[in-house]
Amino acid sequence: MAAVFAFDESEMDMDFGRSRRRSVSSVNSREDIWAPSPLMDDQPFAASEHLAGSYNGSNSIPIIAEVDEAVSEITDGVAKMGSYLKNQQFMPDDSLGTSYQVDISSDYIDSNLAGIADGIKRKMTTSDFEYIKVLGKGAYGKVLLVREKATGRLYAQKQLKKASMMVRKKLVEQTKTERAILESVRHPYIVKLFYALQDQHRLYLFLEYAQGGELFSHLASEKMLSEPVVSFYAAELVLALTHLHTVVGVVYRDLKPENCLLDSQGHLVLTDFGLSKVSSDGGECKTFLGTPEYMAPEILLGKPYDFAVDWWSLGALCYDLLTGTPPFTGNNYKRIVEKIQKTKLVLPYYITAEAKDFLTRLLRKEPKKRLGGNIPDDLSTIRKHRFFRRIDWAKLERRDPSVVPPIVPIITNPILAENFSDEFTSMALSPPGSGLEIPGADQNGSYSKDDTFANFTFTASNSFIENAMNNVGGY
Ligand SMILES: Nc1ncnc2c1ncn2[C@@H]1O[C@H](COP(=O)(O)OP(=O)(O)OP(=O)(O)O)[C@@H](O)[C@H]1O
Repeated sequence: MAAVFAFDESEMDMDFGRSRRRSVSSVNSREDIWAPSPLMDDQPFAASEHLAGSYNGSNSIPIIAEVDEAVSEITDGVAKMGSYLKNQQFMPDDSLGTSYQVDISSDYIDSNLAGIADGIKRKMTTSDFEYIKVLGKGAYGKVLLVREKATGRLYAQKQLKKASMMVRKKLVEQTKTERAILESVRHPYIVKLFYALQDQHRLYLFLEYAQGGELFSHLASEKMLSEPVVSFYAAELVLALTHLHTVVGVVYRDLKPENCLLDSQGHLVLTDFGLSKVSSDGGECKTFLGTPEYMAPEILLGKPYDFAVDWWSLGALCYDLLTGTPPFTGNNYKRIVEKIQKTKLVLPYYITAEAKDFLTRLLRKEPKKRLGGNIPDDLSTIRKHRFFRRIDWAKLERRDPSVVPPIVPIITNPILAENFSDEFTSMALSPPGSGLEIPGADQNGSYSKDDTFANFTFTASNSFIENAMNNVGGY
């Protein structure tokens, strides 16, 4: 095995009964994961990241982001949405090519000046936070539960190693783009970014702490979920995806149970916008860590794709939640890909006619025939589907307190992180050098002279953080 991934073997998949699935973009090249197939010959590998988009809206934060070459062939669907965005003046300026730019609006504080609302101007640094527990691990680093010393507020701090990212230049741009997407997205069912800091070795994203843990864990312990439960989380995902597609202009592309967290009340929090999804590009990797189980056939075929891929993934995710397994499985990547491309969908007898119809429409191999393949037209059809007959969309959309989620996490004390795997929460926060050190070398906030990560730093306004912490909007 000649693995050249930018993370340790020890950081790879762990066994939770259901094993976690890494995204396909964790793979170095198409050859790493595909045995030759006549169907796939000469097809470009399109496991690229999200289409760049822009967001404007009331907070006026346009993002001009790089569109990965591998998905530069934008299909009809995106073009259609593009014109929609253009009409709304949301369209990025294509002429800027690979540049990256975020305009900070009045809702955000320029640079990393925290406490400005209180008249105190100072730089936030990692030493403003204390480390409490490890919550989990991703491809490029760890996620820690941290507490802001001055306020006692809790955050999930995602750490990304700069060295891992520097191995591949494109990854740096992508990381910045992803950070910008997180910064601009404001939606009740999408994770919120509060701070982005850096020191010499790492980037740090301070995210909303999803106290309820992973939907993945609930699925793993229950094996499968009932239709009302699945339709509830699917509805919140419909709202999140609709926002990403129609307001932000982003194809999420990586929908799977592992990326669906729950907040303290049990509402869904869509997380992981691909920051830790791409491997270093050493070119020698023969190890496949990802799995395509939720990926649309057009992505796996290397075809240009659009927002419809997310609706396929929603279908695959709902199928998984309802039955305990994704719709197309196999012992290896090639087998799964073949099944996704060629095998007819088989629906178990015990799911309702409404669920069967919903899944069949989402899991159509031809994107144009897929429910969600024609947005924005399909969005109302999705909402009106009988699978969602119990959903009050207006209430769900405004996160009405009368809507009680079907899984209410048990939380006796948020700092105990009871809804996270012991595997992580019992880990000691080790001394420097052990790989899990508390950042200390650069606590004064000084960065390396290299300006690769210039403009990464970000601080949300105090009012936004406060509202979000109290669940009183700010979207
Ligand atoms: N905002 C958050 N709140 C609480 N826990 C989180 C949060 N974000 C991530 N985690 C925890 O940390 C784990 C790692 O998250 P991360 O987003 O880095 O990567 P991943 O999606 O699990 O892995 P990969 O990116 O390699 O697929 C998650 O599975 C989750 O348990």
